[in-house]
Amino acid sequence: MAKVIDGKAIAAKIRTEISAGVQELKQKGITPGLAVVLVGEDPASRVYVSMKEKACHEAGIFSDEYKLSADTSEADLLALVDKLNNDPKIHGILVQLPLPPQIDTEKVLEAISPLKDADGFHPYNVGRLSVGKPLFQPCTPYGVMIMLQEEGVDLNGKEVVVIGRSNIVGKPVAMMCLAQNATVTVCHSRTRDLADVVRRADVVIAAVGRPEMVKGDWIKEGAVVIDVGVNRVGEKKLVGDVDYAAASERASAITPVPGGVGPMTITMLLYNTLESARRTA
Ligand SMILES: Nc1nc2c(c(=O)[nH]1)N[C@@H](CN(C=O)c1ccc(C(=O)N[C@@H](CCC(=O)O)C(=O)O)cc1)CN2
Repeated sequence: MAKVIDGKAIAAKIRTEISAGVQELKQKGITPGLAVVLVGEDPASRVYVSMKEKACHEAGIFSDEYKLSADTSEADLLALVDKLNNDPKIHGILVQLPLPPQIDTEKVLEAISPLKDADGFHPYNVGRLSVGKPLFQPCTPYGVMIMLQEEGVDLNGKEVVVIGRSNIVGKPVAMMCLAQNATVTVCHSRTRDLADVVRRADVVIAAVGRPEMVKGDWIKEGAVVIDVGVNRVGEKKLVGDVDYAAASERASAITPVPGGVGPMTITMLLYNTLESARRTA
């Protein structure tokens, strides 16, 4: 039976360290500040944004919240980003995704100053990550790497299979694993014999957004399974991208959903904001 990797516990430990770092910086007269921008009424996004605000509050980080209506124009959002880029109280800017269809997401992400890009989505920060000199690293993949580190998983020479090639998780986590000398395979909807590819993996990172798509018998005996999926099934139930019960029978360690990677995402956002404020000091 696999060990359960407790994301809540790892996140709590790191948040304690972040709070201490925030207090230290405050004594030097600098309060880390994060601007959180939400456009529209997407229920999941509203939940995530309030979780971010609460986490900032608990860590002692100043959070500046902007809740804009669903019909906000791209020009108005860009003007707000420009204002935040020039606000010295703000060290991190986050625009919650997804954005409504009238807004070009890439344009908005590129408008955020790369020096305040707490999400690490700006092409400058993507480029820094890909050349092995990261500045801001995207929060979910960064959280995955911290979890592996906390669990003592050494990626050197290991076979890592990433399922999903999104800009937010799949591609950056592949870069991060490569930087730790793993042999990385990135799979997607056109991958042939997906099950056989996954069976090779010492570490499986599932970030495909399809409920329980990864079956238990795809998992090599003793593999580590990181499930990034947060899929809502029915009214309330959350499940990951992996069939948790079946995969637990074969894996040596596995992240649950909820309570696995999810809590690390917001933790690394706080961390990125603190680091950005430290850089200004
Ligand atoms: N600008 C961004 N937008 C989005 C990001 C992001 O990193 N930056 N990621 C996701 C959503 N997300 C953060 O915004 C996020 C997802 C999940 C969790 C989380 O803690 N999940 C919990 C369950 C919470 C629940 O009950 O719904 C868990 O898995 O245990 C936090 C943040 C898309 N947009």
